[in-house]
Amino acid sequence: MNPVVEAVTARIANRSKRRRDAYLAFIDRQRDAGPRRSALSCSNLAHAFAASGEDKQTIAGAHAINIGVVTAYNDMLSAHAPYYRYPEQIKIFAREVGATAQIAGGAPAMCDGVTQGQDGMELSLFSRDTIALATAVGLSHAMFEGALLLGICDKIVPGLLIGMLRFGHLPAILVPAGPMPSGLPNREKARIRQLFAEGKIGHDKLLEAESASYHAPGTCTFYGTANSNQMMMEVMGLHVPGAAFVNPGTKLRQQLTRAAVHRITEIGSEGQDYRPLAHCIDEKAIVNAAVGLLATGGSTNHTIHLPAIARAAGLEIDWSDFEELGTVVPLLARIYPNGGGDVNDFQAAGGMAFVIRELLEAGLLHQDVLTVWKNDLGAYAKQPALDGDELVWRSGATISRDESILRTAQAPFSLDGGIRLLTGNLGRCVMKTSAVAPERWTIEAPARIFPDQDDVLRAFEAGEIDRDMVIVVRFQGPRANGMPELHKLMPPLGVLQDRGLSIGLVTDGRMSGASGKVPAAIHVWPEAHAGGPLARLRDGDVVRLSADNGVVEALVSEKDWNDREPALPPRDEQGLGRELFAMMRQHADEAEKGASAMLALAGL
Ligand SMILES: O=C(O)[C@H](O)[C@@H](O)[C@H](O)[C@H](O)COP(=O)(O)O
Ligand code: SF4
Repeated sequence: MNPVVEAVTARIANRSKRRRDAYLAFIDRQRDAGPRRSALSCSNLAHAFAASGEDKQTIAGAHAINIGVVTAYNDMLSAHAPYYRYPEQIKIFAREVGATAQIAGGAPAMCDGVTQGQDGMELSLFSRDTIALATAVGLSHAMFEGALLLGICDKIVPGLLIGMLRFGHLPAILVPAGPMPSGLPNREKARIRQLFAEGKIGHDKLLEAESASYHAPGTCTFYGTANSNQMMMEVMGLHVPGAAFVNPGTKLRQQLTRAAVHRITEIGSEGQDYRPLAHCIDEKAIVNAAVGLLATGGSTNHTIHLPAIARAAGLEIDWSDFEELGTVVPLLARIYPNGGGDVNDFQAAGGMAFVIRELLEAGLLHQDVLTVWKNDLGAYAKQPALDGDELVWRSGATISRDESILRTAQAPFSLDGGIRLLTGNLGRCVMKTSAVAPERWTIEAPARIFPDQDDVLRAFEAGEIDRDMVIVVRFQGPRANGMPELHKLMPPLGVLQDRGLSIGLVTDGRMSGASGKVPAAIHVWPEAHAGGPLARLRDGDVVRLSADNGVVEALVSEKDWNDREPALPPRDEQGLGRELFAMMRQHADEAEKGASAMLALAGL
């Protein structure tokens, strides 16, 4: 085992000991004496199975596991559209092994692609905690001895896990649906976007390209937060092995779903192989998730979500842990925006089986984690396939089938992972380096301050930012406006960068997992709205952001700095339901802890 991975794991375990012990004691109490189906009254039970038809007797008899399904189905998200028929399939697969399944509840799912650049994006981060709350509402019926979680996209998997961890005495398996087939290549999409940003093509041509890229049911094929979720579920052992990137509507996909249904019936507290989620997600699984993120150039959003997931399990991970792991975890995968290929190309090149085998052999992943499958993480270094109708697992590719996408730990794309911690007089933040050319890892230029991304786009169109510059977009933190992604800035800032300008971005907001090539210091905290230093910054201040040296600073004298009055926050926006989320804004804690009012007020 790599000594740095060991040390970070031990540090997390030590830092978390009091909280983790309290969590595990809570879980034992829930298992031994918590609410359960057998403690429900006759009327509770009658209500619970009134509509269960052929399953009524089995549920009433309580001799077999009743599986609670929490589904985030909607057909707004291409990624979640395939879940439409999953409930009926899951019930059938459950009956095959004498069990039953009920839809415990639904969870909302926002498509960040639909809200990107729109006001609705201000609800995106808080939708994660809303999903956690919805998960708890569904499972609070106390009718279930195990759970299947149907969710794929950005905030949905983190939200489902956070909610499920509060029922961590139960086993749970994440059930993905897979990526859409590849359409217009992502780089061609990005090129056409930049042409539109430069006014060289019209709206019709742009819409044609976008529709050719996002064209079918299934997860979008760039390596953003949704596909980073799938990667994390594999390295945490929370999927049926290899389920992450098998396309929807295939026989293999259906057999993987069937395997998840059958498996959940085997790992409950009544079975011989009890694998409660609380024991699956320990410090080793959390470190595995961070290692997987660094090794694949995953979404920066997980520097916010993974701390929140960890907290729900009594664990504390911070950005210094990511930073230190990053010094020994090599970059093994280049998937758009970090490279040219997409997740379908990644899967064809060897996929997660290849990555996990490489990282296990390099001693960078903990193999001895309690997975939801039949043994340890070694099972996830194999790729699922069909032998006739039977699901089998074959050893993954021993060499990459495409070295432009996948490389070995001995000959990686870069020796360290793609996420850096930056600190300085502007606060603490992260920068994703895997999609940024190394010569652009340090930017030092005069700042131009904006209160939101639309003003940046207007300044770009007016030709006001056509020079070396650090764009600062502040009052974008969780307490300001829900910490939206500012991904719409990528095409114009990419145009300026391609003109040879030195361009950087500093914000207390987020970027999309699909954001790429412009150096961006993001998630800055303390945020401007909470009196953070960004509020003191002025147009023209020289700002330095450097992934090389790990700094984000304003080159302003301490006296000048301290003499300044902080800028006032823009007013709270109403509409699109944003006013309903005031409670989350008012109590959200910092990005490095997960930006969660729900967890903060729960004392987690
Ligand atoms: O974190 C993410 O991965 C993003 O939120 C992603 O889910 C979102 O959909 C992007 O906006 C897609 O990229 P485009 O907006 O470039 O299509
Ligand atoms: S990956 Fe992003 S854009 Fe695609 S369906 Fe999921 S949330 Fe929407």
